[in-house]
Amino acid sequence: MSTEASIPENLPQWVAAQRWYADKGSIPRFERIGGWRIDRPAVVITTHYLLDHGAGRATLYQVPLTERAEQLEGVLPVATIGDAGTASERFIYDAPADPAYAEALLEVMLSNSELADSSPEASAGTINTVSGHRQPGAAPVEVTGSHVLRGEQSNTSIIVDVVSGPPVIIKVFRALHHGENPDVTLQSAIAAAGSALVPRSIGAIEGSWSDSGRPNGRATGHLAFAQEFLPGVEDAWRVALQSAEADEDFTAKAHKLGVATAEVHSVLAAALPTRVATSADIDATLASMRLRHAAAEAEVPSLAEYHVAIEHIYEAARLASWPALQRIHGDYHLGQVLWVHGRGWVLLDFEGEPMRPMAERSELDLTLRDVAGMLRSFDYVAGSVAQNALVAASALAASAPAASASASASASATSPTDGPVSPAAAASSAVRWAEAARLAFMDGYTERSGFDLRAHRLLLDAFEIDKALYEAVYEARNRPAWIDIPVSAIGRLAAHDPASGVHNAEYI
Ligand SMILES: Nc1ncnc2c1ncn2[C@@H]1O[C@H](COP(=O)(O)OP(=O)(O)O)[C@@H](O)[C@H]1O
Ligand SMILES: O=P(O)(O)O[C@H]1O[C@H](CO)[C@@H](O[C@H]2O[C@H](CO)[C@@H](O)[C@H](O)[C@H]2O)[C@H](O)[C@H]1O
Repeated sequence: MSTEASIPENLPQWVAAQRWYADKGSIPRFERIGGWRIDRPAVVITTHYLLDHGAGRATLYQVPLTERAEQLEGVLPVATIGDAGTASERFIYDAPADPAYAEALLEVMLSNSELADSSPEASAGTINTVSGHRQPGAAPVEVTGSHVLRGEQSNTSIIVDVVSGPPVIIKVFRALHHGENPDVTLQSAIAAAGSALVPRSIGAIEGSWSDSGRPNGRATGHLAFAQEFLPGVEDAWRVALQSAEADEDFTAKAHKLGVATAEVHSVLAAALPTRVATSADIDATLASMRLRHAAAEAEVPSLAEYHVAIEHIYEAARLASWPALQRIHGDYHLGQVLWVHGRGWVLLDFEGEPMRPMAERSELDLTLRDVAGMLRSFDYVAGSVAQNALVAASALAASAPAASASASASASATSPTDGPVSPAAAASSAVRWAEAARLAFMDGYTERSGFDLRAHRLLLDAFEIDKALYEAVYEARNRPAWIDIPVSAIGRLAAHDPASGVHNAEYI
């Protein structure tokens, strides 16, 4: 990396091994289309915009690196350049692992700075501008250290410790897109409305780069977003899973989650555009559901069994009464919500479904999509508890083969409180747990929004099916062992076929 434009030779291999690299199994073929640079006394921070031509469709990645003459303690370099042991030797790091990067990003945001690219692409006429945006009311911070958040993330988050006040989390978006990133705009709008239902926003950075596919040849999009980090809290998926496994009552929390969800929808409707759903909107929504249905059937052939029932439900949805369209979360599930003691539920990650094109994720939509997402998530808890019980029972049977003959029918898992529980018993208690949680969530939502979910059950069914079809594809691609969870749900939902008359019955 002797000039700003060059990248370390082994960078494609390094990127291929990162969790955020979308085309698993392939090595990227990068074209550097620009970037920007910040110089600090002991470190040079260079952000590269790298277009990957290695996979089917070109994807633009943001790859920030730091270059140092001295090694960073406890951090493995991505590469070393120059002659080892001489004055020319330099260590190249993944910038999020280098505290100098986090500090520089916060400086750019909090001072509303404007930077310009000084790399060779810029002299060829492409000026990549970078601009920081401070959230009104955000105070200056003094950084004391930082580390990368570990976990299965599609972006890279850095936790930054500061001298006073709560830590900060900076999310560095890896795949870049033209246009607003809803994660930034929606959370900033909710925080600006004074709501504590999302973490306090601190600021964001936007960048521009060349894009021959756009009318003016330029694209502009979000590069990073900073907000208050809530330390020591668990996401709702873990809280709910523990509660279901212990067969504890979750209805009060689920009810509060319904209220919080309706509250966030109401803040979004007040702060951002809404519109009455026209017949063109309804047709477009159903057309996109049908496309998703066809794509899911192509990837998961066993879904064909439910084809006709799903079509009937979509047709009934078309004739139903539709509420107004507005901005929504878009990929709402228990993993996107934190339980914070003394504060209650806090919602995160408004970036929308990762498998949906970014431009679509900013379109106005039905709040029922989020409601359906969370209802599906309670069902996932039940499915996951049932699977865990089966796994535990087979492990037990494998470790005690002599007992296995009598144990297999009621193959036992061990309950933390009451001793052995059969997988069938664990599964049915988890189903009851999920049903109660779903009802409580719906009640909380209905009470706060005034929108009676049970009266719109048919429309909600269409959105639940749509989400479950998305999940079937997601699981087929990422976690085949989980695929039965959405597929069984599709079977149950398909049984609500209006042609079967079941809709007269009360169901959840
Ligand atoms: N402000 C925050 N406070 C505490 N934890 C957070 C915060 N933001 C994110 N997290 C944690 O990081 C995880 C991933 O964040 P998320 O926004 O979902 O990133 P991604 O889009 O990369 O999946 C969350 O599930 C949560 O556990
Ligand atoms: O969190 P992401 O934005 O990356 O969302 C994707 O991954 C989720 C899994 O982590 C996936 O969610 C599905 O599994 C969850 C349990 O792990 C469950 O709670 C959700 O209801 C279910 O949809 C999500 O669909 C996908 O977009």
